Amino acid sequence: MTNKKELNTGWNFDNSYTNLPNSFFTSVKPNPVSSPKLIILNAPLAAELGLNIQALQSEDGAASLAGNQIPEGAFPLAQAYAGHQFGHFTMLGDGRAMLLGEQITPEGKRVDIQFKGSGRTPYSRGGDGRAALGPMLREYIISEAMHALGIPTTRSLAVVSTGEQVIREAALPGAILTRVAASHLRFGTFQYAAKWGTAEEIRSLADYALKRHYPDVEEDENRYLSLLKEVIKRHAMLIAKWQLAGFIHGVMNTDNMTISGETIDYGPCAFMDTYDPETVFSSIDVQGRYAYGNQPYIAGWNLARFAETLLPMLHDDEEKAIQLAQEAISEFIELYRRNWLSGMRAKLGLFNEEQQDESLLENLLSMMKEYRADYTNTFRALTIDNLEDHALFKTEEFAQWHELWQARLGRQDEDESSSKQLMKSSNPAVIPRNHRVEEALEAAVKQDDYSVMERLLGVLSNPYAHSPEQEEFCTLPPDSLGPFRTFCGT
Ligand SMILES: Nc1ncnc2c1ncn2[C@@H]1O[C@H](COP(=O)(O)OP(=O)(O)OP(=O)(O)O)[C@@H](O)[C@H]1O
Ligand SMILES: [Mg+2]
Repeated sequence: MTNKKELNTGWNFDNSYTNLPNSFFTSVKPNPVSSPKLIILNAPLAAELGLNIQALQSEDGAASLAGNQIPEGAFPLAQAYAGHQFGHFTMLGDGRAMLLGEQITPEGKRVDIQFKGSGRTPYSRGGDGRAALGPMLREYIISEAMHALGIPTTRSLAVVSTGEQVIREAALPGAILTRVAASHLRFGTFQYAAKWGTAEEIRSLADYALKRHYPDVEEDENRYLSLLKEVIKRHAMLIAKWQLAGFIHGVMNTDNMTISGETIDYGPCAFMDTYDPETVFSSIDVQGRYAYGNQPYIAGWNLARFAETLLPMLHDDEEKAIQLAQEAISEFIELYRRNWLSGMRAKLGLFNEEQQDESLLENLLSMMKEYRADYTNTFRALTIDNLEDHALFKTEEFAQWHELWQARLGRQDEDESSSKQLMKSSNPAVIPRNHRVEEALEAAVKQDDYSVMERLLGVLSNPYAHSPEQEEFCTLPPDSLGPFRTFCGT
């Protein structure tokens, strides 16, 4: 059903993904819901996309964001993909997500518009195709906070509640998230093609990815090797940004890694409070595979799985192909480490490089671990010169470190105020702390009170402001809450 006459929402679709071989997707229809209600609309993002905010806020707008009305030009489809989940390979695919189409923005950018929670698809396996309101709001809050922090990510355009319940451990209100992404190509999309597709199919997928995300290397002599190297580079940047911000993804399965280098799938993710590389946020991750400190190595492992899918295209000679892939993969950790170091220098106000910087950083981190210091607040305290709050700052060890740091700052040409400026723009005052996110979700889902979430979104939208109203969002979770708690299911 189309309703363009009544509702001029501004969708401007051009669906290139449908040009791929049929095996990559199945055409589907969102399953209409009983009473869609717009819960939140991301007005600045809507404007960027060229959408009509008022139209989306209308009753018909909510219906269209629930999939009850399909906008003209849309071509809803579920994407096929596979993936290594906790190390085990399996066939997956959009089981509760649907790609509505690719929006061409007024600036000529192409982005995917996808529903999450819009009903069953041929890839749903045993699942109900639905999502609960709490987790969709969680994805909205954290993905938008990531964007404001400057970390590449899928975005959240809107959440509508469906008026229907989804059954998890309990009955929960249902919702649909509209997600915006550079694309939804995953490492798992390539794994699917490599496992079950023809040589031609995997090649067409790789060519598509090159055209869409890496046009600068499309003409390279060995363009598939260039594709691999570019994806490696993007992830060396992405994972460094995660580590620098203290973000823990929680489920770094290969189906949750994008070819574009954007963060995707805000399931059991959270930001670390106390600095401890062993921090894990997913209750099902009993072995700590996806712990904070493991993330760079897991990214490397996932990249190797991606590289394997390209092997036949890297070189006619299999051994030579493996050698090329291994060389590329072996550079990942080094690239990552360089990005991380340069980010860490910025967090300490350092513009240039010195050999001993690495030990200066490592010493600080090991003291933070020993004294159970909060990751974000420690760097914030150094930034705003407020070294009173934590036991760490009262130790002799820290005093010695501080002296070394001050001396190091003195050995650069830039003055103190430039260093402070660099620190302010590198150390966020606020991050979406899990207890604050949970508090906002609880008020929203249980009391229908969205004011807590609105305030949280407000401070998170400008994390480097270091403004007085952000102060209260820097507090740590009460001990009684334990390290991680979520009430809202998936
Ligand atoms: N309620 C559900 N019904 C059907 N399929 C589901 C459901 N929940 C998850 N899946 C599917 O299970 C697989 C793994 O789930 P995972 O939690 O990684 O994905 P997700 O959170 O639904 O989505 P995404 O990665 O798109 O953000 C995916 O193929 C997903 O589509
Ligand atoms: Mg997923």
